[in-house]
Amino acid sequence: MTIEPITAPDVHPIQEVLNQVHEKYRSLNLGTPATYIPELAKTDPKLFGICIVTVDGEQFSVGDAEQLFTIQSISKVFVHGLALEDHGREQVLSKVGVEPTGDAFNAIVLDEQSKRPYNPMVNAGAIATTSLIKGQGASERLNRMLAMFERYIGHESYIDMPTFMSERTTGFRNRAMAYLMRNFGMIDDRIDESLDLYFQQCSLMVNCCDLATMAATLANQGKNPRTGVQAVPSRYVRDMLSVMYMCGMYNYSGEWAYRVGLPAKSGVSGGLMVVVPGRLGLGIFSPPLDERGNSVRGVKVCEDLSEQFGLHLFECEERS
Ligand SMILES: NC(=O)CC[C@H](N)C(=O)O
Repeated sequence: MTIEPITAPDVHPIQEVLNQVHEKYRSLNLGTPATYIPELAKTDPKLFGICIVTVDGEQFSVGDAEQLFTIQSISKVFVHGLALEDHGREQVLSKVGVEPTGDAFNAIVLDEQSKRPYNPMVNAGAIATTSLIKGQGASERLNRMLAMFERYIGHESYIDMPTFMSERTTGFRNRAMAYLMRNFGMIDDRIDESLDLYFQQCSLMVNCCDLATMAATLANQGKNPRTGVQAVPSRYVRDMLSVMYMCGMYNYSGEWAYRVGLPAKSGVSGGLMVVVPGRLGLGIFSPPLDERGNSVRGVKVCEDLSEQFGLHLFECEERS
């Protein structure tokens, strides 16, 4: 009888990298989960998942990759896409600017001259793009929004009622911004309906593999690489990615662009989504946030991966 030597099964190089970074940052215990939305304060700070989906549709994950959480601000990217699809580039630009702000995501501030919110990635701008979603009444608009998310995710998702109600009853700042924008004609009269839609989009449940698939769809010119469905017309992907690149990480966006050099969007529940155009999408979930509202482990993992693999968009190969 011959005994076969026991050899480790081949681990895909991407899987190996994910395992390594997960192990490296798992014990990093900095930051705290958001508490201003009562429902978010209940999350477990130890949860940590990472997922990569390539433009060929391959998926790799590590840690709590199945854990569901509310998408929060990451939804803003996709609703911006829907507003572009519904109204076109110039019409959207007339209501929401594309200038980065050095202010916090929930700052009550509009552009002094144009009275537009600064960009679609801060709360005021996101409420304005949400108000642009077409449809007859609240349920048609909500259904159009959910159908849009389903194209990116590749399956149905649902809205977490406790989080939605939590935001709906405590989101006075967002309500104040909406009324201010109504005053300047930046949003229409459906103020409460649009605010509900905004709170609902933020409460959509995803896991980090859903985020990676959504990011991979943007990396793949708007076509979901796992289902083959065109989630958004490809001509709008560049608009979505440029705004993400300049404004996606709140008031850390400049330093993020400088250090990591990739379009990304974070959310207060601890999600982070990164697009490597033409190559892959990355989704991370880790609830503890830094003082600007970005996931501490999420930022570390991305800085590490970008450096290790030269992912920065402006990285130049050394000429030999
Ligand atoms: N940064 C975020 O994720 C903010 C979204 C959150 N729902 C809010 O409106 O405050």
